[in-house]
Amino acid sequence: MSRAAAPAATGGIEARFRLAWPGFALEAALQLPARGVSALFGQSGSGKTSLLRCLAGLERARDGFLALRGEVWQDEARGLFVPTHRRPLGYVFQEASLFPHLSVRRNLEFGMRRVTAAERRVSLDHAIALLGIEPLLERMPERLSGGERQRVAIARALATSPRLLLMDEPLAALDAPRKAEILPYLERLHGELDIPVVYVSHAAEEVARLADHVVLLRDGRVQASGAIAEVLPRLDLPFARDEDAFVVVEAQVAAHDERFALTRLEFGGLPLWITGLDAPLGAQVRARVLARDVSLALAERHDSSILNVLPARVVSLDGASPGRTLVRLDCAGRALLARITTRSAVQLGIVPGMALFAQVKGVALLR
Ligand SMILES: Nc1ncnc2c1ncn2[C@@H]1O[C@H](COP(=O)(O)OP(=O)(O)OP(=O)(O)O)[C@@H](O)[C@H]1O
Repeated sequence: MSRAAAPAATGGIEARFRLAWPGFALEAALQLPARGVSALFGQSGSGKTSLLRCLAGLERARDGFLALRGEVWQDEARGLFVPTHRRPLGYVFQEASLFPHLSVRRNLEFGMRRVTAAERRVSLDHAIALLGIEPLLERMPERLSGGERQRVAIARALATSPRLLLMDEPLAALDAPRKAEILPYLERLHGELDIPVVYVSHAAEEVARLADHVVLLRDGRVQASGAIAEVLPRLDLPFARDEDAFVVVEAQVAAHDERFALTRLEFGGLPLWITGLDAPLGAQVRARVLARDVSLALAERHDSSILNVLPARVVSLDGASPGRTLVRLDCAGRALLARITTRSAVQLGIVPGMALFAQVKGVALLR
């Protein structure tokens, strides 16, 4: 494989693709981090799968460029295009495509054969353990549930020791309980593997749990690309206008209050109480705060049942829908959203720059 150094390569993924089909054009220039999960998010037809296929080399953008951690896989300006089968990548589709005539173990071993010992980055045992599929090894694919099949497909992709893992809505074909069964495994990949994952989804909940970086696509163009904590609270993007708009808060477990079954998280030096967690002190967690669960007060009040009252500053406001105002807040350097009635916004005289208190009614743990 040709792996010349990229002229403008970053430590992560650098990609530029343009495709033009009748009725649809993809025009995307992206820089994604070298670690963690980058979610491609957008409505049906926005170009998520097309972009993923460009990353895989399944679509060849005429003047495309792609470099991963300094290795150039495509640079059409120099006539360079590494074909898909020579790219060290794993691709997981919506429907697991296992070989029906091979047992789970043989399916996994088939994946292993594609890499030499020197290129091995994930052992078969490690892939099996990460996806929890040890008990399934001797089964034939037809005797697996949808969720189990997908876990095997992910393990098989990992067993090829990819340098990049591409996942196209891997949970979309599963019902809610199967989804819930797989998500913890996907989260584990995140923590335990040093392989960047590009994950296509149109489910905000999945993105919130898994993604570190979000690319929002619209009509084939990148509308926003950035860390999840930066993209979700942007008032100019559709996330914030969603009925269930929320932000994610990365926090640390600071204390447990056993008497009241509560845990105190800390972010930016501020406390955030949450229902008691079974997590060690110092553990990093990700929590979700819904915009509709945040109300605003001009004075710090502790005469209500709300436990979390945080000092905040108003960054910006937006008329979300008739009668409602979205307020973006800065809380110790982190963004929170509050959705209040426009009447309250007017009565309280809320304007950018104002110091006030955010009363957070509910905090849910994501991971
Ligand atoms: N090979 C192709 N030739 C022509 N048009 C195509 C081709 N592949 C995709 N398209 C069109 O490109 C657009 C984007 O499709 P794509 O599958 O990338 O969107 P998506 O965001 O992944 O959608 P979904 O969430 O529904 O899977 C669509 O209008 C689709 O019809």
